[in-house]
Amino acid sequence: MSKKQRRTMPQKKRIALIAHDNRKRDLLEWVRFNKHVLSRHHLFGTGTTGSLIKDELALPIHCFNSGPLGGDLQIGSKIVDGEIDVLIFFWDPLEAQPHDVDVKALLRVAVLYNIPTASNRATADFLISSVLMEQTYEREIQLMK
Ligand SMILES: O=C(CO)COP(=O)(O)O
Repeated sequence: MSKKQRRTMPQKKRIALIAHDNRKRDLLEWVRFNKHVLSRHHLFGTGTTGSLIKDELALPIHCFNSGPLGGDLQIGSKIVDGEIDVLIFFWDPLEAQPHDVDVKALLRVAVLYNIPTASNRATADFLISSVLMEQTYEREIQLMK
């Protein structure tokens, strides 16, 4: 592969897709709408969200445990290891979760490691249509002073 080809080839991103129960329909609709683009990337999800994406939309996706059973933490750990590039997490602003601390931990490491993160459709639309999807960006810890 020539240098030029390498530069112009869109880079596959590793995208984590997660939604709380009241937001799963919203996420599934968004994934359906963007299926063509998403199919060009590596997808990861928490158990139930990932299974819905696999079963209803026939997209290949690696499923971790369900969120309440540690799935958020598994994805957080992938972020720490530098193995997730984008986080789409439609969390529920109206209902407390039994695993709120795990949710907070995931969102914390996403900020810490400068991971582009969307928690609603408007932001997810920006991310998926962004030049960021074609680039690599700094994944070092962002120190906020
Ligand atoms: O609870 C979740 C994220 O905090 C999502 O988990 P599920 O995809 O297994 O429902």
